[in-house]
Amino acid sequence: MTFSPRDCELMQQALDACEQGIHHGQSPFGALIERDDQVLVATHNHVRAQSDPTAHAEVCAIRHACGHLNTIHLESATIYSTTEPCPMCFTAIHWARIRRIVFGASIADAARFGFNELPVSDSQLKQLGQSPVMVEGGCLADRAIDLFQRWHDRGGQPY
Ligand SMILES: Nc1nc2[nH]cnc2c(=O)[nH]1
Repeated sequence: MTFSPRDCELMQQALDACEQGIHHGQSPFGALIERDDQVLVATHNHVRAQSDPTAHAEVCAIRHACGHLNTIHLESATIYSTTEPCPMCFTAIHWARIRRIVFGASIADAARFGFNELPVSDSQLKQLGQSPVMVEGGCLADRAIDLFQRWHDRGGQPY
């Protein structure tokens, strides 16, 4: 799959948010939501910071964007996830009616670093649920995997 320069720029911002999270002792996941050429939010996983197993980067991004805009739907938005959204996050994306998912590393990559992932890909979920969301994977994946490695090398604990 090929990605536009804008996709790569926004994914890099999601990777920067991920890196900030790692710097603050969080797990190596970042997400950014864009709509109408505007970045609504760029954030990282807060599972450990908030002692909340559902505080994945994508869920945090959706909560922030919807809260800020006082809405429950983000119809024309794209979410950039440094790692493929897990089934919980895919479902949250569905509920938020986000139009498109762009991700970097895969769920299988996160599992290789010890995360207790359900081995179900977003394309499988899309097919199973007949979801209209567009799913495009592999954007700057090598950089996302690099961040997993750096997090691992500084003693990161998967969950
Ligand atoms: N995509 C994604 N996968 C995860 N697996 C564990 N935490 C996360 C997260 O925040 N985002």
